[in-house]
Amino acid sequence: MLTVLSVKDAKERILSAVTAQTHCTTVPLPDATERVLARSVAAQHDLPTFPRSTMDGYAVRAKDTFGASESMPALFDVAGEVMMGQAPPAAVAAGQALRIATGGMLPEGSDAVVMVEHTEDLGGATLAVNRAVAPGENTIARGEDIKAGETILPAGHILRPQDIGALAAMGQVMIDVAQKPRVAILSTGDELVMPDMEPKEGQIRDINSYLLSAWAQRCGAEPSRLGIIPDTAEELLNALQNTGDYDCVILSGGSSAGTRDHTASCIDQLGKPGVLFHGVSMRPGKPLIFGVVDGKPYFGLSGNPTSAMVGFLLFVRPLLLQMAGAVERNPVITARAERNLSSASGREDYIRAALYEQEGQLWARPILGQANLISTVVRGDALLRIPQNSEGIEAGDTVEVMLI
Ligand SMILES: Nc1nc2c(c(=O)[nH]1)N[C@H]1C(S)=C(S)[C@@H](COP(=O)(O)OP(=O)(O)OC[C@H]3O[C@@H](n4cnc5c(N)ncnc54)[C@H](O)[C@@H]3O)O[C@H]1N2
Ligand code: MOO
Repeated sequence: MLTVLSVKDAKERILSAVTAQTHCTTVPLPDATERVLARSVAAQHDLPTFPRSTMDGYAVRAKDTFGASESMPALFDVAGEVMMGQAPPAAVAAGQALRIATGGMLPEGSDAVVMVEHTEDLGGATLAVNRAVAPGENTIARGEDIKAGETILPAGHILRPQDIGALAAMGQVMIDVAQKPRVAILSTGDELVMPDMEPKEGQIRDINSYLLSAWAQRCGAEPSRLGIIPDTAEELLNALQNTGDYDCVILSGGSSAGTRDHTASCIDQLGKPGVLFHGVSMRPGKPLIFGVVDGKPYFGLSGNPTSAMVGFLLFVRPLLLQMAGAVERNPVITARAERNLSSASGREDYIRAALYEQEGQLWARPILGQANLISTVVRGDALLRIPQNSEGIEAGDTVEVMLI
């Protein structure tokens, strides 16, 4: 029987039915990109560990430049040069300057850098400075970037390229990350053949297991495509019984109410509690099945590729992230709808849309087409959400969009 839930309720039931996996593994820093951090990382030292110049010029005591101007330059003795990657050769005393490059270590005694453009070399180690600098100007203080002991990245954070850079700066070369959830992906349907086959009349190539495993990879999971299962209950049950090594199972096709659709009954036959709900009031992807057997989640997504993808993004992705202990970063992005769109009240719609910018505004141009058409998501950049209680939107309305 089809018990239809709202998108919100369905997501809540899914997330509360499965507990997070806390297994952790240690990987070399370059392999940690897009992985979920298992433990928070605190800075073991200040960054930078020494004060640095941010300009090419001369390290000075700021107060020695006060009042300096083009017509009344301040004169300095150039007492040497700070070499890159080396400690300064000397401290800066009153009336002295040390030549320094961007990134060079600020000498003791100095607290500012005068840009070379604002100086004139008068020869004989004498320098004219024709602009005053304030204390701290053109420098970075020790610890200004990151302070020792500060939490740089919290547990559950999905590591982005910039995070990898920060970890490198801290000398963290081995990173504790959550183990990737292992996801079994199966396509069901007598009409399906592998992508490397030439389909005969009435046959089509399997899109979903490739589409879904690519998305699973993007969510930090480890997908395995277990192939195409014919539309018989025996073969489906047999295939499901062979998914013991996986943390999550995703099926597509065979989820609607048709007589040949066996997904729900096979999940129930696997064990308890079995199917928790069948159907979500949304379009596309309404005939979505979710079940749990011995703590392991099972999804039966619609066969239509776009519906399968929407079901994955709304329900499977948050669960996979939760299983890895990840904190989902889901900033709501809004855009203005280019045209009117109708929807049935009581149902949440996800319309494929192309985004473009016009006069500083983000606009969403709906891409209309059946959920079976893969081109709608290929040409689209986002899914435009029409909320459950809405009967549609009007051109110019601000709507939520999910980037795809
Ligand atoms: N009489 C009714 N018919 C249908 C209803 C309904 O309420 N009453 N719902 C429609 C909706 S909505 C959807 S969505 C589909 C759901 O169907 P299934 O999830 O059972 O999937 P299939 O029937 O197996 O396939 C639907 C469609 O997608 C193609 N497909 C399936 N798997 C793949 C794959 N791996 N790669 C590419 N394409 C795939 C399949 O060939 C069908 O064209 O039911 C509607 N019908
Ligand atoms: O609701 Mo079905 O999932 O695509 O058309």
